[in-house]
Amino acid sequence: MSFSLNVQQPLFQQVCIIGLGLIGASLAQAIKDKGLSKRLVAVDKHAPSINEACQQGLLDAGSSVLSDVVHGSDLIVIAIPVQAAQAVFVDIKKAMDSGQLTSDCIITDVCSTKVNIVHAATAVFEELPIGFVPAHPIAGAENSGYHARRAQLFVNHSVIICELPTTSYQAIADLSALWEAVGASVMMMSAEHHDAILAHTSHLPHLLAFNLVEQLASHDDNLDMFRYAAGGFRDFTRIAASDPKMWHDIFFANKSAIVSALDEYSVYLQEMRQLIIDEDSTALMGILGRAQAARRHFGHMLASTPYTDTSAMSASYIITPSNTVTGTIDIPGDKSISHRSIMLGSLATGVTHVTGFLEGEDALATLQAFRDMGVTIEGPTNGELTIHGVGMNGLKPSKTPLYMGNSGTSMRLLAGILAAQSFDSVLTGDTSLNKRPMERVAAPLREMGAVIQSTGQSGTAPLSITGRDSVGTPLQGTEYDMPVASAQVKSCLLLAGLWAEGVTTVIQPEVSRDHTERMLSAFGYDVTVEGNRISVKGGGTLTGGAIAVPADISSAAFFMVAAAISQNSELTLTQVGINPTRTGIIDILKLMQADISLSNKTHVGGEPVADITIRSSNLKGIEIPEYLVPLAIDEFPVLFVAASCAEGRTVLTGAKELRVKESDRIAVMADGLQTLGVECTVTEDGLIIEGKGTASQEGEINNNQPVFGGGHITSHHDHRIAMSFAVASLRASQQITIEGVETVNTSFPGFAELANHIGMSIEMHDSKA
Ligand SMILES: O=C(O)C1=C[C@@H](OP(=O)(O)O)[C@@H](O)[C@H](O)C1
Ligand SMILES: C=C(OP(=O)(O)O)C(=O)O
Repeated sequence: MSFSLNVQQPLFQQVCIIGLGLIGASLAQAIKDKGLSKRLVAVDKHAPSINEACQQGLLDAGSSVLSDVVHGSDLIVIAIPVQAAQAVFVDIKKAMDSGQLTSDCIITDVCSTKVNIVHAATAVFEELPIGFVPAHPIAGAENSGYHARRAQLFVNHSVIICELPTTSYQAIADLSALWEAVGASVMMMSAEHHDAILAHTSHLPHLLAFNLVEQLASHDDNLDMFRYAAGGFRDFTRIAASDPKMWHDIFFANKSAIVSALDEYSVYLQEMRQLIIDEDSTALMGILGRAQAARRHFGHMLASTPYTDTSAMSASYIITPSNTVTGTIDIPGDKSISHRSIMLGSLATGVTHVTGFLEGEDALATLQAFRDMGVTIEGPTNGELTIHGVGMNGLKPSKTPLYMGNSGTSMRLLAGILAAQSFDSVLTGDTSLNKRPMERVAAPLREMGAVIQSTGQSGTAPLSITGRDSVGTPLQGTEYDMPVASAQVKSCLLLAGLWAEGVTTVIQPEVSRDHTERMLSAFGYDVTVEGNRISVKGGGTLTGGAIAVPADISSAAFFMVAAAISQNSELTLTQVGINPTRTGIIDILKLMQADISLSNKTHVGGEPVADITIRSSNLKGIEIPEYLVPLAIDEFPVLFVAASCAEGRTVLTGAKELRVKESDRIAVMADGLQTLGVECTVTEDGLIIEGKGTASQEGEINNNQPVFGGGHITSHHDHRIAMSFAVASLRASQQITIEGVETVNTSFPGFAELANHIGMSIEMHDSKA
């Protein structure tokens, strides 16, 4: 929410602020600056503050006695220490009884504890007034007093409003409007919940800060201690400069919640103490790593970045057309393999070192989930990770639902693993993931005896999984004939099969990516592959080791198409994974007569890799063979861009799966292509694209004519849509703007920088700025 000094319509006739300390005076200043009340009065025992506020024109009247100024107020804000509140309620009651105040006058406060405010009011009023609404702005500073006031103190801060059974709807609405007008966002919760939360998030940290400073100050050599105390001490204890009287009152006022927060803290502290004594490096790294990740993860969630709230999308690409790309580039690590390295590394015995890990949001969601289940994972640092495996039965229940962000692979593969664990779990995701079909894994898992519910609206997440301890029996092996060629469904069932009694066999209708099978073998687990029948026998173990993740061919695809459709271009993409279950993009581009060659073929971590060189090409429209669909499933958005630049029609069939990816990739791509002037027809299971490429003289590349116009495209929270239309700019006549490009980080952090490095012209804009 933005804050300006613009004067608004007054919301109140007269606001009376009791206490001109930091919060009271800041609120008074904000109300005055924004014209939110016709009159503003205040009560404070400190006469100089009242006099100065009146002289400066902040107040219309002020006094040390409530009855002098309160008459006619429709809002009273109590902004004094919590212990003094009861005496104020007595004065307010007198003013009501004498007719100075009406019975619906709003009475609120800004105190840091809420249950005792309710108790204080209850002790004074026989029946709580309908205008009584306890509230707490979560804003403050270590400076106190009238002179420290800042009208902007509440901007982008939260205010908790505690609704009581006696409070009128109008009082809540009017008070919320006031707080929102001064820049805050309002949340509702009960007084009890407020106190328990604040005990942990505010009162405990303040207590610890005071305590640490006291501890250092009481040392004989305290001068030296303070002289050499570096940034850590200063950062940690900044809040110990706060008002001691106020905190003294708060610690007593919220006594029971603070004592229980302190008890819990002592247990954690003792645990860390013991780990240091025992020199238990793995466990200590586990705690430190989890804490560091949690700190970042919470920041992420609270900032509502795409990892959580996709409605907060704000970044866009503004792309100026360019026509040539050249260079030799490294592409980030493979997403599918990165996910699996975390999963199998965590379940293995021993340590697994991963290199080339993709530090994109999807793979990081998997990593966070395993940290949440107690696995110690060091890194990632420059794509390197060290995973301290906990063994097949070492995962612990997560304290919170496991958050999978935008990642279908994380959710579906984890569903298989969690269905076999002893404990209950919940899997949830962002708005896009929570719309994607999950019964495709839940139903076959149920055939194995799993107790799993897709609790969303239509077979969708959140998934609630009951642990085997409650069910009482282990999973049973099964034979499952998959209706769709999905590597995620196959992998989910094979992973569940690791704990099942007997053999689990999955039969796939077409070949799909086989990274799970390969990596299980690399970890020493027997996997039987007979054509399209893949089986595992439950009860085995995994052994940790080294995993090198090759570059992701799905990310390389954007640059392969970029070079093919543009003029005078040549790109070499180094050491890209060319697992034959993933090379549909190469096969399809070759069928379209693209100039592609592979060199330096070798193996990385059990996966074949090669340098891929691709040059400007006169592409031809084709009918895409259906058997190639699962082998290029993620590459169709950018292949549609290639098809638009080809000579003649391209027809895709048998690709219904594209409708249930991060977006409906058939509909969304067709919309975008039409916006940019390409003719295409949507079919139930594919797309027909009328390519705009033109025939050329023998051997001549004719890629300098624009195919696309300019325009605005939205990503629909889908990374591959955003990157595909960025590639289209190489044949566009005008600027293309793509909204919602934060999502690119799910699979390809650094995409725009790399694209610019080879000659494209992408400017990143943050519309929040
Ligand atoms: O197993 C995997 O890592 C993936 C499988 C594919 O999904 P489906 O199995 O649903 O086709 C693919 O689209 C996804 O990006 C990654
Ligand atoms: C479909 C994709 O991923 P996921 O299913 O893991 O969200 C993708 O990356 O294109």
